[in-house]
Amino acid sequence: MSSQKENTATNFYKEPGPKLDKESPFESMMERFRNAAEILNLDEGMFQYLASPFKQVIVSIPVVMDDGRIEVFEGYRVIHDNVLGPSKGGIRYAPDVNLDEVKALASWMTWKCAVVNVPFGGAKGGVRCDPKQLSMSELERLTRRYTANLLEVFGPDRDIPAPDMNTNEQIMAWIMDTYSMNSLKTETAVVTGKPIILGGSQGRKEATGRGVVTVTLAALSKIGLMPNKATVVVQGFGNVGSISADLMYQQGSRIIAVSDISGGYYNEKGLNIPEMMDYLKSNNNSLEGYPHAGAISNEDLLELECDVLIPAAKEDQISRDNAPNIKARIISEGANGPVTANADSILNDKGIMVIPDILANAGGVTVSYFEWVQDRQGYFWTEERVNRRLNRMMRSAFDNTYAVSEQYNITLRQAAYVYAIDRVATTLKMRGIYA
Ligand SMILES: NC(=O)C1=CN([C@@H]2O[C@H](COP(=O)(O)OP(=O)(O)OC[C@H]3O[C@@H](n4cnc5c(N)ncnc54)[C@H](OP(=O)(O)O)[C@@H]3O)[C@@H](O)[C@H]2O)C=CC1
Ligand SMILES: O=C(O)CCC(=O)C(=O)O
Repeated sequence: MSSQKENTATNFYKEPGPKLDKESPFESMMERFRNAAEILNLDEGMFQYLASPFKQVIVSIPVVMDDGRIEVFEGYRVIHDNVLGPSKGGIRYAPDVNLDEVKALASWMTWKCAVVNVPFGGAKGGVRCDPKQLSMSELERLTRRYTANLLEVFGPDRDIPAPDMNTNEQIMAWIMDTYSMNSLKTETAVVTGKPIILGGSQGRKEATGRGVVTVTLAALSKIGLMPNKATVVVQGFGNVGSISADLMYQQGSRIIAVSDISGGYYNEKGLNIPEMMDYLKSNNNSLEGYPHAGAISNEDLLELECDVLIPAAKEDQISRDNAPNIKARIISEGANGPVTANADSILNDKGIMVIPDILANAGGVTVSYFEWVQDRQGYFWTEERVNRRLNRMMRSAFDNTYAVSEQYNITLRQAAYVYAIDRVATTLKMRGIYA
């Protein structure tokens, strides 16, 4: 790596520049990428190569609805890069998902895999739909058609999807089955996050939250605070948020607020997270009506005084508008892109330690890598082995990032990008694609 002092930045890093008034996730990603490229003194060709996604596919997905109508949905799969290995990344179903968002998420996957040293490139997919309005059979037809339209993109050695927002084990099972039907053999390794009975890994469901907690504990020890003395706020109570909250609760932390789309739930004395998880299951996956907490809006929840804030819902939750009001000491980004680039310096000036998404939520892809390895070997590990290896890899990724941040005197986010981009660029040069 070259040092910041040697940097002879030219203005191509600055082009076209973020539109700071209203940032899109892709602009936020690019702003951080430019900044790290400048620190690394990356040359222009390499910069352009790594800035542009390798492949962007848009598919049209006709689905016969239960009432006989045909509805056509739009789906995306963006492969940002496959330098370190086959591309990897989740699929999200949401009414507002779009190509710009999927491009940002795909790039983040590239940097994330490099930060935790797993041999994958980055990809992401999405289908523009409201899964809450679809029946199970409509969801299955949509998923199978989306997969069929991407048969030439997916593959255990090419591009391997996984769950993300509003997708789950069942959807991964349908993807695996559709791909296998078309390959005339069972291909478990084409997708991760599958049910365990179909070749899924022990611990994958909990892996992202577990990874969030591993790096949060490492950060707490850096500021000299015991987990059982820490107060925690979690935005989002889905896969990542609920597991993060539960594991911090098990560490003895006081979880003072959590939220889902129905709103925020607050109790200064501490919420009973296991009870809330049971409530969620019994209440159609919603916290709505949970009786043992006061109400708080999702906006106010982010601004609560606490030691650890875990945004685990969606992008762009902390921007320059509310960043000045954030009072957490540590932000551990369970979600992808919850903080916009124009909030970074505000949070840094306030002395808040931000553990960036590409590090904090990398536990999911790490155990996805374990799942892919197990599927290819046909030999399955115990949960204890999965969790032990996950903790080791997350801890080592945190320590590497922390060391780079000290070496360059930069934030953890800048350090994670510098580490990741340097790794991908060095691999690219060695492969010679760049020659
Ligand atoms: N699953 C994984 O392995 C990984 C996920 N991530 C990222 O983590 C984030 C969450 O993903 P995941 O947990 O899988 O998704 P889920 O769909 O399981 O959960 C999302 C949660 O966020 C809530 N939510 C949605 N919008 C809002 C809002 N405006 N305010 C408050 N809460 C909201 C949802 O509420 P409701 O259920 O009521 O709609 C739900 O509780 C995403 O950014 C994803 O990309 C990152 C790495 C891996
Ligand atoms: O598990 C994976 O392969 C990817 C998970 C994911 O989409 C993410 O980390 O954002």
